[in-house]
Amino acid sequence: MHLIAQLASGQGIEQGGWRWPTEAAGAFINEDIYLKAAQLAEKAKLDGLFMTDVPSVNVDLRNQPPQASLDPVVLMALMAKATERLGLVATMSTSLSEPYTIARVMRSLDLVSKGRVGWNVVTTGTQEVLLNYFPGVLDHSHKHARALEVWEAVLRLWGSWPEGALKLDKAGIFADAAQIQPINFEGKYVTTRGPILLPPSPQGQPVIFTAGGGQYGYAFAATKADAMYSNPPTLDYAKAFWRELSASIRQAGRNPNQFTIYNGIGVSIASSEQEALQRRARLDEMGDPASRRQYLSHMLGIPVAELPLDAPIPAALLQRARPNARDQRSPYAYDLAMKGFTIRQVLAHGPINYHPIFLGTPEQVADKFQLWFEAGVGKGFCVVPDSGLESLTDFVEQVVPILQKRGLLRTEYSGTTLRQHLGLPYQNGFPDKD
Ligand SMILES: Cc1cc2nc3c(=O)[nH]c(=O)nc-3n(C[C@H](O)[C@H](O)[C@H](O)COP(=O)(O)O)c2cc1C
Repeated sequence: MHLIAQLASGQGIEQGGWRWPTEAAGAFINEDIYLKAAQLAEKAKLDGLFMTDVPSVNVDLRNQPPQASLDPVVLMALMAKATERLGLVATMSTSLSEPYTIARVMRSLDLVSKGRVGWNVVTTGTQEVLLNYFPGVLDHSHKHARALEVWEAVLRLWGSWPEGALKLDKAGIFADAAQIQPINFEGKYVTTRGPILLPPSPQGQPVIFTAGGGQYGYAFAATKADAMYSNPPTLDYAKAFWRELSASIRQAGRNPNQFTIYNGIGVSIASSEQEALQRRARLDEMGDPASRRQYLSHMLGIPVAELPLDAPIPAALLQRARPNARDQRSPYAYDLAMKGFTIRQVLAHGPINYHPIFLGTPEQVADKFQLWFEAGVGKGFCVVPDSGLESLTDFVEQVVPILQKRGLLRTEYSGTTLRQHLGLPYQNGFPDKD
């Protein structure tokens, strides 16, 4: 099993996480929180720490911090010095940056971390983000056509300084300059002359991650990426998705065994299932409970927003409920309601969370990871704690040892680079040039 961890904007996945009494309220701008998270992830021998990036104010700042905060690359440069083996995966959008910027920044990070970096390639679906950078936005197919150009140009730039070209011979030969040549990349959307100004890292170049929905994102994952952060709403979806994606990877002439999919999972750990539910109910109250109740109504097709929170949904009303066919998480919400849970308890189970929620004792949470893993959802998971560093600590100290004892997780790193953690060979440059 492969695991990476994510801390969202320093405070975990729940909107109310920043209010949790024992978590740092200002975590989103506190680099020490991220550094501790990285050190914890390394202590647990995880593949890496993963950072998404959505640079805009897209939440209600009156009661929650921005979804993204400090720039991932800045944080990862710090993490590179605070850790030795941990992979560092930073998001840079192909819609927001030019290829030379991405190639240089990622190569710098890869060099200062001694080959532990992943570039998470995203195209950015959110209009507010795109408008922070440009006056207008590229239409959909153009955005993805640009993404392919940016990806190719970045890889060609990386390859423009081959392994071995750096000589550092104090007799007076710094590099074999004949090997370091311009690439003269001219696309429809981006151009870059090159060469890159930095040599490859011990792993050659960063591992290519992607996190995208839709047909274009899927095609990119199947044909270009080494790893993917995926957001399955249910176990059945995750199984079907990996079945299809691995077939598409094979069809593209690539090996699905060398591809790591990380299914995003939220975790809430306590000393009993009941306590985990109570913890989650409290976090719900600290977030935006009214909108959650509203959304539950939408999932069940009946108005529950104004009903008492601590009572089951009345049977007469429940008879009219139907899981919303447009949201695959709805059958879970429906099942919970039909079992007679109160509205508060239904919500606490997490049916309307962005990620499936594994909750309960450390054993129960470990069982859930094992169940999903053995069900065939691909190799890995991206773990997102509910409230922040404290809940990540619980995961690392209480759940990871169980998974290690069951032989599901590594107990030591065998390699030093992220490529080695993922079983990938050294690579520097665009594949057809290797
Ligand atoms: C699991 C997941 C994570 C994503 N993370 C990011 C991110 O960190 N930053 C970003 O700009 N876009 C992110 N996206 C958005 C995608 O890059 C993409 O824009 C989105 O899936 C919409 O697809 P479209 O671009 O074809 O409209 C993410 C998407 C998914 C499904």
